[in-house]
Amino acid sequence: MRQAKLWRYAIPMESGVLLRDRRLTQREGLLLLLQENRRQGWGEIAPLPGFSSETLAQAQQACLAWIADWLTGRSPAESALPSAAFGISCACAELDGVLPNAASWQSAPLCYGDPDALLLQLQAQATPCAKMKVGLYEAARDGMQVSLLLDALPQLRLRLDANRSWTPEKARQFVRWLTPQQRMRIAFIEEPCRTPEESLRFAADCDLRIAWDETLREPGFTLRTQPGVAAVVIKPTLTGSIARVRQLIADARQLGLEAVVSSALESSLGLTQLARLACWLTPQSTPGLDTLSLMRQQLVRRWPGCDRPLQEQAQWTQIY
Ligand SMILES: O=C(O)CCC(=O)C1=CC=C[C@@H](O)[C@@H]1C(=O)O
Ligand SMILES: [Mg+2]
Repeated sequence: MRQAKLWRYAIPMESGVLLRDRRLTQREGLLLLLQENRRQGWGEIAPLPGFSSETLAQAQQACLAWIADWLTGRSPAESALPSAAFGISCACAELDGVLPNAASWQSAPLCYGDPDALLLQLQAQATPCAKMKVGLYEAARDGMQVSLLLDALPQLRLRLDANRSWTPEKARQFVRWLTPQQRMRIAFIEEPCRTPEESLRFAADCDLRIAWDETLREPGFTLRTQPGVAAVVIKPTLTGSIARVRQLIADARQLGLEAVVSSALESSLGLTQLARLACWLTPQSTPGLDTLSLMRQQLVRRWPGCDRPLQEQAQWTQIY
């Protein structure tokens, strides 16, 4: 017999988490539990404000419609809403035992802010690959910081993420601080400029590799080889079902692009599932999942080594 439950959760964020200029005080989403013949599967549906095109209310409606259909014994079609499709597919994959338990727990540490603290942290962890946000401050300050960091840590390779914030001139100002050897240790810069065309020109002019994230979700965009593009950063909550993510990864591979599984600020439940997905589908690539420290609590499952408390079930609101 099939059974389903759906709850709404809200997790308080650490103060000062900014998402595209808006302050995120809590992360909200849905938890789906499917049960059949003593097996069960969990899924998290959490559209990310400012990034997802659907709202949480729309995702909730889509989940309720899917549940009603599933309970009648059918295999309902995938939701057209990426967050709903992804969370539902995780619950189904756990129920059917197709999402392996082995996980990529080593993700690329995400660095913002204080360069001294960052240096100590990366030294202590002997990290081979870290991700640093750029474009939030002066391009020259970013350039200087990246250069200092690469000099201080000779084994380090950096992924940078500008989130489309640089003008071509600012991007070039940044690069002036880096020697040709240092440029080679930048694995890629995610979305350096305001448009994909500017980013491609920047990559060609400065001999740097770039990666697509936002561009992947632009209407009409199709994956193809483009000079200077080395990787695609895939956020499953913004992309769709596991099947869709799997296809995107296969397409990227075929074109010789690295596929990096990345967080859309899911709770510890979603993040542990992403770590399993990454180990299964992109075993050669370090995933970008270092976002749990932005949250004050974990949900349903713990991330190994994270001592934040699990949120009590009494704090969830049951919807179904
Ligand atoms: O990709 C990673 O390493 C972590 C995820 C990450 O950087 C982001 C997740 C969600 C929203 C953004 O603030 C941010 C990004 O800009 O990609
Ligand atoms: Mg980004």
